Amino acid sequence: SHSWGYGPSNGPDKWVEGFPIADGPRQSPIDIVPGQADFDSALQALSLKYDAATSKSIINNGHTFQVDFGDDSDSSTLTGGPISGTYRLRQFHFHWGGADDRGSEHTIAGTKYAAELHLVHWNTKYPSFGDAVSQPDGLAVVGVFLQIGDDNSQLQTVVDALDAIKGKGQQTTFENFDPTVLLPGSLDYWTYLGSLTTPPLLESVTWIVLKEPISVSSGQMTKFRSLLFTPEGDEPSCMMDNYRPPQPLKDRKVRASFQ
Ligand SMILES: NS(=O)(=O)c1c(F)cccc1F
Ligand SMILES: [Zn+2]
Repeated sequence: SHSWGYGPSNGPDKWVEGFPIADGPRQSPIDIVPGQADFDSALQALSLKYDAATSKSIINNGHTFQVDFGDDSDSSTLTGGPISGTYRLRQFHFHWGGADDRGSEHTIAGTKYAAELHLVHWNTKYPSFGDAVSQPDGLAVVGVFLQIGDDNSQLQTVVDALDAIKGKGQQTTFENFDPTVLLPGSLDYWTYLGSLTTPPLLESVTWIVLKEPISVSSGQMTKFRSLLFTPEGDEPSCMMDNYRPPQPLKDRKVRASFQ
């Protein structure tokens, strides 16, 4: 059975065949319409406290590239915001387009950004990420939009590591990286209850989407697109357009932490 991907025969419109929850009540991403979001004064400020020593490796998993973190202690955590308790940073990864006019998963009143960063955290009320990922309050993902502009010098260390993980399954060490440097100046956010945006599409994510984008240059995006969906040695397929389009809001409200 061919596995899921982003092509015409295995892409987002086909995922429901193997993962019926694709048509579920709390799927992600969504189109966020600022005028329809409710300001909630009870929403707390986000508290993101990361320890660079927890970054371990960077891997091409055939769908994206991700930086994995050691999560056997509360060294890198998310607290505050819409969540209660403590969530631990597990990994971050990106979604991007084949051109600068598309690539983000969430959209803002129909506007697509060139890419979207996801910082994935799991609820420490559960024993592990693997347990949390199937719970309705199991994960909290912080989404950050990447807008085409100046080179992002903070992102360059990540971009420079991509040459070593060109093919699916390749990984290399990636230590002493604090993802705080990838955050914008403002931590204003929208939040709603959703899902993983890739199979198994589990409805376990509290989404926290930052209003302020960070910059990325066109040249840096070109390097993202030089990665391969395929293993070295296979017919090469460039890694791009690895985003799921917005899904129906259904019976959900989006809240804003700002007015
Ligand atoms: N895209 S996403 O952030 O929803 C996501 C996760 F949270 C966890 C695993 C894979 C994945 F893709
Ligand atoms: Zn993602």
